[in-house]
Amino acid sequence: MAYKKEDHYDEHITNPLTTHYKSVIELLGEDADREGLQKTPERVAKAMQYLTQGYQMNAADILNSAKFKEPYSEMVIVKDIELYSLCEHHMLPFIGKAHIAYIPNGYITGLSKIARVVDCFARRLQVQERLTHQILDAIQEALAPLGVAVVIEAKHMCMMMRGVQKQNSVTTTSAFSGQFEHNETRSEFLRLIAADLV
Ligand SMILES: Nc1nc2c(ncn2[C@@H]2O[C@H](COP(=O)(O)OP(=O)(O)OP(=O)(O)O)[C@@H](O)[C@H]2O)c(=O)[nH]1
Ligand SMILES: [Zn+2]
Repeated sequence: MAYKKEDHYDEHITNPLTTHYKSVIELLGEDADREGLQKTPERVAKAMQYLTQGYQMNAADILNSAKFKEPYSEMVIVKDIELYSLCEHHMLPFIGKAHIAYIPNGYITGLSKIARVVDCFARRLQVQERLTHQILDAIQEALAPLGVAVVIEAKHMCMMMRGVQKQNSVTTTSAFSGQFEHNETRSEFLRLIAADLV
């Protein structure tokens, strides 16, 4: 994402966020003025804007920016797209992979645009279930394909670093539309994302 280079941070957001994070550091019992922490509030303010930059993105614009007329009508699968999101309950990361497929109906999109749509919705405060559906809906609406499939596997830091403290649980969510609602097509997709082809 080329977006949010240093000079793209909005000072109207960065400045008050910096003030708030200084208070957070102090409330946590630290000396916000000690050398190592002096620039931390501003760094965190920028990091949080980076991690939530999906709010400034539009999935339809992303997909339509490279939409091509093409008669290919088999499944297109982009798998193992890494994703970094923040759970909306604790604002802690959840990290994983998305596997996405669609069956074109006259139009294809640039492959990178599929990954960008993942970022568009992942870089927000999220729950994994909604993230899964938002990706599906965006592709369905922009390309009107014969079907879309989205599977996301993720590990939630709020279940690992705190709370229930389970280090190995992985959450899988899925959403299917159109032809992927039929068992045969869905099974082909699931088989192909499980396969080690490259
Ligand atoms: N369904 C869903 N739940 C999530 C997701 N991310 C975090 N959670 C859960 O959100 C729930 C919030 O539950 P609460 O009981 O309100 O919060 P809590 O007291 O911090 O809960 P614990 O994590 O169990 O300590 C927890 O069960 C989290 O595991 C997500 O993407 N989807
Ligand atoms: Zn959480």
